[in-house]
Amino acid sequence: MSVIVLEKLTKYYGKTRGIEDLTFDVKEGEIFGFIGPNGAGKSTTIRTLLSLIRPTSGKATIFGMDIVKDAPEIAKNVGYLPSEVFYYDNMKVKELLNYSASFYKKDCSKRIKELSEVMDLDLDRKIEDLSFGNKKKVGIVQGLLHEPKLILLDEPTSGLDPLMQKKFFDLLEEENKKGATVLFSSHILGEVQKLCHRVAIIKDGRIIRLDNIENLRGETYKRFNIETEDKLYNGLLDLPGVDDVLKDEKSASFLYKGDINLVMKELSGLKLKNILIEEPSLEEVFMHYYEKGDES
Ligand SMILES: Nc1ncnc2c1ncn2[C@@H]1O[C@H](COP(=O)(O)OP(=O)(O)OP(=O)(O)O)[C@@H](O)[C@H]1O
Repeated sequence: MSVIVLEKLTKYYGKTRGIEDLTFDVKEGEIFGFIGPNGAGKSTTIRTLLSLIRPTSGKATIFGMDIVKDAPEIAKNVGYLPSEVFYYDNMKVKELLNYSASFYKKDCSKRIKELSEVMDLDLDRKIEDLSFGNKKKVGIVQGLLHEPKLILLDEPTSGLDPLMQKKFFDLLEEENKKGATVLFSSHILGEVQKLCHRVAIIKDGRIIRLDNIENLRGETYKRFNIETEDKLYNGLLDLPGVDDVLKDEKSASFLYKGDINLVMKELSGLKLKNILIEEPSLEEVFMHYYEKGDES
């Protein structure tokens, strides 16, 4: 079953493109990554889904309900962490969290306590005394305190130190195991790689690739690193499927997609000192799509 379904969802800010014709779905129980560079449209997508801004055209549903018409009903079961959090400074952390909890018709006090302990957040501090990272933690607790069925996170780890990032990821995985679906935007590929089941790559407001992590990394490209006894000749690696070549006098590194025998035949003419064939990082896959901008 799909928790989120987008059908040609489009948002223009006046004449400025936010997102264009986004069509994809996020399935129940999935951790779905949404990656793209600054300005690609990640925040616009999430904010449109939450009905904080109105779509220009197209439609989307969450839990089978229309994101515009049924926004208040949808919000009951959605947790949201915006990329930047703003608060009333003169409140204490616990006052703010209790205030947030008052919007839901359930007792969230136990969960607030648990989450604050995991995230190492002092409930008695005043918001104005908190660092950026600690304010982010308040946002995390605020987004999760009502045990939402769907968690939407916009660049959630910016401002968190590595230890807190790890705790936060553990927390998300725990929520996911309990049944929550997660959509998570990021431009940090390593974290998407660690956590997500499927990933959509967004560029200039459009989805340019959507696949599971294994396919994105494994099936397509391999990175070859070779070292040779002799100098590399001109025209070596002039093969279809070879990309991103970095050549030195006696070494080369390149991405390859296609029949592995063809590239091995090309390399068999060389006196090799060393060869390493590895799966590319998601970063390399991403840069490839980002530069090419299509599915070639
Ligand atoms: N309130 C706004 N008014 C006008 N244009 C906007 C507004 N918000 C976003 N945009 C534009 O929409 C496009 C998508 O921006 P968006 O913030 O969704 O990207 P993003 O992928 O979240 O980027 P970032 O990682 O920088 O947050 C950009 O061209 C941006 O300038």
